[in-house]
Amino acid sequence: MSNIHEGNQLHIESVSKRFGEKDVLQGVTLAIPSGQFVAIVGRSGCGKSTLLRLIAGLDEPTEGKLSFDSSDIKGIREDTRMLFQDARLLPWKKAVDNVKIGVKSGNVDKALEALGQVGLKDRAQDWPGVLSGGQRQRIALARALAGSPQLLLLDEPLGALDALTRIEMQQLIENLWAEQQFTAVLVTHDVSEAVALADRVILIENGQIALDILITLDRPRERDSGFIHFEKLILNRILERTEDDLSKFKRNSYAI
Ligand SMILES: Nc1ncnc2c1ncn2[C@@H]1O[C@H](COP(=O)(O)OP(=O)(O)OP(=O)(O)O)[C@@H](O)[C@H]1O
Repeated sequence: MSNIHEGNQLHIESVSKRFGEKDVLQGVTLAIPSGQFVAIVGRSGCGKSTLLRLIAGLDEPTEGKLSFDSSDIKGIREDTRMLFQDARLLPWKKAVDNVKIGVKSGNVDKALEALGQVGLKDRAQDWPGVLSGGQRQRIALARALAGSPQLLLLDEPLGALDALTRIEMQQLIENLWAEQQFTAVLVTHDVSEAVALADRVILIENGQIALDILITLDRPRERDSGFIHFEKLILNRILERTEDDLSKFKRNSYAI
């Protein structure tokens, strides 16, 4: 099963981002077809969130350009929604009213429909404060999807959830992506999560794309030998560098 179809492509062309003296991204070029589910992985601080913020239009590249659906990304777009690690619900608004924020027309039925899609229609009148972390994150997902986005950006949205809730959320996100056919870009530390969800995994290292692989596994994905093959492939690529660094560190220690 794949959502990939002709249409709104996300283009990232020779994008660099510098903060002061620090080159965080260096000449990143990437074309993401409409409907593809892409996961971005890499060590802490490698620039994953920076890239996602550029795609979201929350920041501008130092060099290069980004476009979606043939128009340049300059600022926040109506067709793009983002989920963060924390749900960012307004505590003074009930669940349904938080979701309504995401509905262009402000239509309450559309908000209730989105709540139904995440299995929380019966909690519509609850305040965020009485919901669990997983439920709050589902409300945030409903708010994002209530706007029928073409592009959904996910910045480690499941990072704070317990293991079981995390797996349930992964399945929910995968099902909604399959139904609604938006393009998804997920930043995650969890290689297993990347292999479970993505059509394609991008590894960022030293501000550049170090690996770009298609996960050619059927969906829904079982944690079988094929799954482990991809998981190992990506992890080994990340760990090679750790071993390199370690041997350099040892050599330096001897020199001292
Ligand atoms: N607004 C900013 N000003 C200065 N430096 C920044 C800014 N945003 C990010 N950085 C720096 O850019 C680098 C990459 O940050 P980024 O958050 O993109 O990494 P990341 O791969 O998402 O990390 P993590 O996995 O830990 O969330 C870091 O060194 C960070 O300190």
